[in-house]
Amino acid sequence: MSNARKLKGRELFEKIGKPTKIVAPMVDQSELAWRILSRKYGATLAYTPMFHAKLFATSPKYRKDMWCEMDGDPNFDRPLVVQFCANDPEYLLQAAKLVQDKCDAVDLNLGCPQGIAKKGHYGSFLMDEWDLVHKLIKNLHDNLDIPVTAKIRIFPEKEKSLQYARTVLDAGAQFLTVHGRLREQKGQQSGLADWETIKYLRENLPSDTVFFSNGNLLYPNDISRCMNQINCDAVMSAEGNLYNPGIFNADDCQDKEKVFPRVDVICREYFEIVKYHELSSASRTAMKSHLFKILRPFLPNHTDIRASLALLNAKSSFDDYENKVIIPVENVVKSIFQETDIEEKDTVVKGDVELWGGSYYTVPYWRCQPYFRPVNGVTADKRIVECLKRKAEIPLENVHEKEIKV
Ligand SMILES: Cc1cc2nc3c(=O)[nH]c(=O)nc-3n(C[C@H](O)[C@H](O)[C@H](O)COP(=O)(O)O)c2cc1C
Repeated sequence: MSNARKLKGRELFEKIGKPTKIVAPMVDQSELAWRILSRKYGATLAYTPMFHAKLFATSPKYRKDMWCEMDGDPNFDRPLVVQFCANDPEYLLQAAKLVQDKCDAVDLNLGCPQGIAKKGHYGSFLMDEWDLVHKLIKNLHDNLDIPVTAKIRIFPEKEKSLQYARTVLDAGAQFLTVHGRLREQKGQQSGLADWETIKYLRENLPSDTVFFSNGNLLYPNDISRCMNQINCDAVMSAEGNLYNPGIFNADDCQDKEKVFPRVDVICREYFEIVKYHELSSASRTAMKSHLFKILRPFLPNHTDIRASLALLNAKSSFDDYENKVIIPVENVVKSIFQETDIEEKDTVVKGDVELWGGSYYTVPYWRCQPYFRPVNGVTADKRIVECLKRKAEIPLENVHEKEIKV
């Protein structure tokens, strides 16, 4: 197909329904079953996990583990962007051609900061090789039937981040996702995403750029806060979505069943989706990890179920998952809801507006909710305050106690 007939970013964005809420690419976590569940709860676009382009192009076994004929099905898995990591333009093109009929665009991962990406020479480790980045994208832009897109991290310098984003767009990327963290911000050092730099890029790139913002979404109403602040076309969520698929239900912020759904309901719905899409071995493999995340607030209160889940693995039968985890969770929550004071207990309390512009919520442990990852032993809420303190150059001890409580 010639480039003249290929959809440009804005046309593609409109064709797929102008999605504003995107499930991020997540290795072993944004597979078919999870995308189906997330769409049910309000996601309007989803990315596959990152696939290794060379392995995808050359190893039938790898491909079978990652991708099945149900992936990208027009009836239940679109719109869909398939993401690859790569450092060789030809392997990337070969891999992309294998999926171009089953998705709406192919994305290049330029953000992965893990050791494996350093060793494999891909992801954020291409941030120092702009020529190669350009070639990888351009080759897809010139030779693939469908558009190419890219997901980047930022540099410490705003101006350099802007030049980098321009390189990516000049090469032919039709959507640009900006994850507002540096390459060094990973694991314990993740810290906060920098919305200011994301906004700077948005303001200084051509106004018709289809631009997605990624990072710092904890609650559904952070979505509108982010869209208003950055003026992006859409927001992308990874961890927020994993711990609470209800995060995308931003239009129903008043309905706690949608915004903070019950863990028993989500576990059952998700489990039935995995069972129904048995062909997807990626979905099967990811199930244990998803259940641990959905149940994160719940399991410390029911350690017997935690122990049972810990003993299961990808080869355990569906019956085992159902009898040892899904049904016991349902039974516990059912008995909680038979308590006489349940109405009082089952309330979600919104905290005051914090320094960072949003509020924390107190959510009962039987409902899905965000997880605040500790950084060097400090939880995210305190981290936010510390970060703001540094910016404002006022001593931490002056921070009011209420401001650092979840
Ligand atoms: C479990 C997990 C797997 C991830 N895998 C990928 C991936 O395959 N490709 C990618 O570009 N980013 C990946 N990321 C990064 C996310 O897409 C996202 O950029 C990052 O988590 C920041 O978003 P968040 O603040 O909403 O979590 C992953 C993140 C998580 C938590």
